Amino acid sequence: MNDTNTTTQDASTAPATNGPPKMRAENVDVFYGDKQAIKGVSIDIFDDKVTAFIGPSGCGKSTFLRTLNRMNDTIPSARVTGHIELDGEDIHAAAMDVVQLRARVGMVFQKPNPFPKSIYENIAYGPRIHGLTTNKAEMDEVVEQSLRRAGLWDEVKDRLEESGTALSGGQQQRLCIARAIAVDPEVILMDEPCSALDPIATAKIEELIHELRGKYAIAIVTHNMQQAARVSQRTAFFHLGTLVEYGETGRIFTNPAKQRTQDYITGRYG
Ligand SMILES: Nc1ncnc2c1ncn2[C@@H]1O[C@H](COP(=O)(O)OP(=O)(O)OP(=O)(O)O)[C@@H](O)[C@H]1O
Repeated sequence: MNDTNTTTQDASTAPATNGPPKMRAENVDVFYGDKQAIKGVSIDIFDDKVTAFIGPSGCGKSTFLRTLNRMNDTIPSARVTGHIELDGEDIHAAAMDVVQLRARVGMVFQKPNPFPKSIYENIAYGPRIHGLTTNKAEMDEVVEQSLRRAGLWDEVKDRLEESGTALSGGQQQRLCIARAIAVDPEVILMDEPCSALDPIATAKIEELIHELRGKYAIAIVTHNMQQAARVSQRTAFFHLGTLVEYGETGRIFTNPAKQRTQDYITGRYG
């Protein structure tokens, strides 16, 4: 085992064996003012995999996740350099419409954040502003399908006009996942989606992540190593703003190549 500052990545991340990556980040740095939070991170995200970002508090997992749909653009002090592609397209290109990008690369946050509107409207809002439907019947179909995919339909089908904020925390988080799904995304980013939920609601979200795998590329930030081991096929370990090691989840947890990964997964820090 070594602990050099280069990232260890499994050979299987190479495009030749897995097809082209859905997203590719190359040499990404993020600064908040003068402070550098992400240092030279390169990573490929694949269509048919759930990728977990793990690492101790403050190592930059959320900051890096937010680079993938340019959410850091909303933070005035944040500056991102490097190259990020979605299906080979530069997400920072002048021609890239950022509203469109955030529909293609949807996001679910730590705290469920439904709009203070009806359950129906929470889902219908995105498809409406993106012009994805032309009439009420089509919109009804999108709302139903999105709620079904998020495993919420049976619980809410008789109260679609009630406020989204009246649902339980776990239901609200599934509503937020349904909202992301409604605009037909290609990638879903999840930033500690279970940290505000109880174990039963957490289990439901984990089950849902399994069901969504293959339909969307998913990247999830989690503090919880058991969760990373349960839901992901690939794991990226971050430390102090760098990507230390990235590879197949089973290997990262049983046979890490780097001493720092070993120390983290055995609970020596974090
Ligand atoms: N909006 C911001 N302005 C300034 N600094 C920030 C901002 N957001 C994050 N940081 C800093 O960037 C570094 C990385 O933070 P980030 O939240 O990405 O880490 P994290 O690994 O997701 O942490 P946690 O697991 O605690 O959520 C930290 O030092 C943090 O204080």
